[in-house]
Amino acid sequence: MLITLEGLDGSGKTTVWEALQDSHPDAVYTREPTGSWYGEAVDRAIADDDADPLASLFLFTADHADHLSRVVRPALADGEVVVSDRYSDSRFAYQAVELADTDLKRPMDYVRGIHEAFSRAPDATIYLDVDPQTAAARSGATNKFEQAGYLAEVRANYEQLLEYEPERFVRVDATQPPEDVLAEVEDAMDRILEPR
Ligand SMILES: Nc1ncnc2c1ncn2[C@@H]1O[C@H](COP(=O)(O)OP(=O)(O)OP(=O)(O)O)[C@@H](O)[C@H]1O
Ligand SMILES: Cc1cn([C@H]2C[C@H](O)[C@@H](COP(=O)(O)O)O2)c(=O)[nH]c1=O
Repeated sequence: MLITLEGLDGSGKTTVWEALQDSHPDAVYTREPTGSWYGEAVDRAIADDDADPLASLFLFTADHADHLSRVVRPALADGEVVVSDRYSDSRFAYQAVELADTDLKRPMDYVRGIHEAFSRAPDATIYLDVDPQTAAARSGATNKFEQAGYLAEVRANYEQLLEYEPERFVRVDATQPPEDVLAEVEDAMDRILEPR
């Protein structure tokens, strides 16, 4: 079972992901970008305001391919529950905004199409929903993604993803106090992990 946490920068994914490690210690906890050298390349792309959008997409996607083969697929093959702080939806939502100024006609469809060929879709995704202003303030607005204007476009893309696959997503209001957000996420985890 693959469960992902998604949302804008500062929505509280990492806070929740860390708390879940206490309440669900048996799961495998992982994240994207990863700590591998592919992830380090991604960090450089994030820090570069002039990074080419298509080159960035492929760096993020290379990191995902390595994450899949090295961590996610082996854990799933062992019957583990995997909880990932960000996963493919982050690319669909964020890189589609970066690619909007290129010649690509439908950037999000393009990014989803690349993943279809090789990726493993999440079984469930907990979406921490927060407005772009709160997200930018919480994240510190330290890079090109953590800006309210950019995050407004990212949020619109997440909304589209929720519309495409309402059965996969669980929306949680992440403007609530951390303990209330966590309680809702715990409830969602219990429902997701309930024997079918
Ligand atoms: N529900 C909440 N209410 C208020 N502040 C919160 C809440 N959840 C997290 N925070 C705070 O917001 C900041 C960002 O939280 P966190 O790192 O968990 O977000 P994130 O979604 O993982 O961000 P990023 O994607 O940028 O890594 C932290 O200072 C954290 O303590
Ligand atoms: C996986 C992934 C991430 N991003 C963006 C989102 C954040 O601004 C940064 C780093 O993520 P973190 O959770 O703050 O550590 O990268 C992205 O644009 N595309 C992706 O696929």
